[in-house]
Amino acid sequence: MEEELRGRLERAGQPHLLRFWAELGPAQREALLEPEELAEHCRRAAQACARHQRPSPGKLEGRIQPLPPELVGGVGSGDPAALQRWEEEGLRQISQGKVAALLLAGGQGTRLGVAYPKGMFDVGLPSHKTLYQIQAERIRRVEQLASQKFGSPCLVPWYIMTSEFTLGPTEKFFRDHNYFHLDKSNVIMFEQRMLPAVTFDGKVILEEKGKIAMAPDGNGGLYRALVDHKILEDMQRRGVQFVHVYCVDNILVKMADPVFIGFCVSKGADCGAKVVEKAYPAEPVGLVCRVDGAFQVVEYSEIPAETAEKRSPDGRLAYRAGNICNHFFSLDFLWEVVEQFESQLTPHVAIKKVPYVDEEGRRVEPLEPNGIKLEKFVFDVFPFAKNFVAFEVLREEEFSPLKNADTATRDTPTTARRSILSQHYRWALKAGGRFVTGDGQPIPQKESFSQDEEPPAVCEISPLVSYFGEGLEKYMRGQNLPSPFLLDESKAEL
Ligand SMILES: CC(=O)N[C@H]1[C@@H](OP(=O)(O)O)O[C@H](CO)[C@@H](O)[C@@H]1O
Repeated sequence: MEEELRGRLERAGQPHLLRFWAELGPAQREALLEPEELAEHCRRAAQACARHQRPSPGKLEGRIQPLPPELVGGVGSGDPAALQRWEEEGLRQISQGKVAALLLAGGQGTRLGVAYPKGMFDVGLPSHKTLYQIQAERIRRVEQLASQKFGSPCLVPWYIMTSEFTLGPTEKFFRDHNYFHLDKSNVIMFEQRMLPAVTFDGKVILEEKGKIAMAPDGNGGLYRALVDHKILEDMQRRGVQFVHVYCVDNILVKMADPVFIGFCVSKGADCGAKVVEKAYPAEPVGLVCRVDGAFQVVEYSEIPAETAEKRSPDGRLAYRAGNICNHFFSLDFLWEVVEQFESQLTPHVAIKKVPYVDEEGRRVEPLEPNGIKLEKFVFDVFPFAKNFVAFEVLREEEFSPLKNADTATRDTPTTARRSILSQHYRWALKAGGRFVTGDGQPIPQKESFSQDEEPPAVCEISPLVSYFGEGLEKYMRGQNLPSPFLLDESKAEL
């Protein structure tokens, strides 16, 4: 057995995997038993890495174009009637049970520096709600809005893609919180695959004596996971036709956003992306654009600096459609992707520091990158769409991602907390409320303030009370509100 395996591993260029064989238990041995598959993976990784490292100035030059402005719809269209129409259309689709939300939550939160899933993070709001809770409550509220408007009870199934790292803790967290009062049968968790990390010369990395270093296959691993777990069949059974796919870290995400859904459905789109105007050339957001005429996202790690810095005559960035990882897919398109296109997705290379065991079996934390991880990206299916649309939204209303720990200046717990509190402060003023100090003195109002500024008063509104600022007048108009002010469902007597 060992001899046969040794032969196969040698032919696959991976004999080092047997170095500690004598010390391994049966389960660990079992995990090393697919040499041919490993070899194929290593070959692809080394090839992808060579492509990645080949100096390629001009690889995109002459092929990349910004999105044509006439193809970008959005909240800034200056047409409130259109926004209302789209919202109504979206709510209609939701009320008929045709819309699902799908969360990409398999990431490890390395940059944030926590050992648990990002969705469990508490950014320090007065309520101490976590990202998962905020999202669950937005789903409940949007279901309520749709069913009130169209008089039919409805629900938005919530699919959550996790990974080996996040499935266990996410399941437990939801159980411990009673699924945030969602019906458990409508919260569907499934797991994406993992892939081995590989050295630059194409050898699988051993993280422990009997354990290969593995990493999730990127958020584009979604498409294989949909097949592995028969998720599209599940959607079909439930009558879902449209799916809002988003990533876990944006605290302002509008779950199953009726405006976006309505826009995409009205345009007959099979695939759509929400974008914000990029704030500065090197901002780490993907660029929604066209390459060789096809709609595509060029990820921030792959945008040449000269493209990112190009300006249009009006001084704005020429390439400014920033991807906020909020996508629309029709179910028909997802079927096409999994049946015809998934195998054509080219993996991207991430060069990482991967802990390993050295020849003596001692664990080493490398100081320099030593390994390749291959990832697929969720947006790499855009070029296959027949009718792609982009929808531009306002950053301060819809995009504030939690990527880094508070030692960074951007995209941190502090900036996430501040952006949601600023939004709720603006909603309160718009609904006619005013904030006062403990001794009743008015707190001077501010209509606009920069993203680095704390709002003049602390106001948090539960998503169960308001999804996007609606329906607040009855609690706020003409009211003196203390700071901090927390409007939750008990105060609102829902
Ligand atoms: C593969 C992928 O989806 N990358 C997305 C995603 O980046 P991450 O750094 O992987 O979180 O979210 C960004 C928005 O927060 C978006 O701009 C980018 O294109």
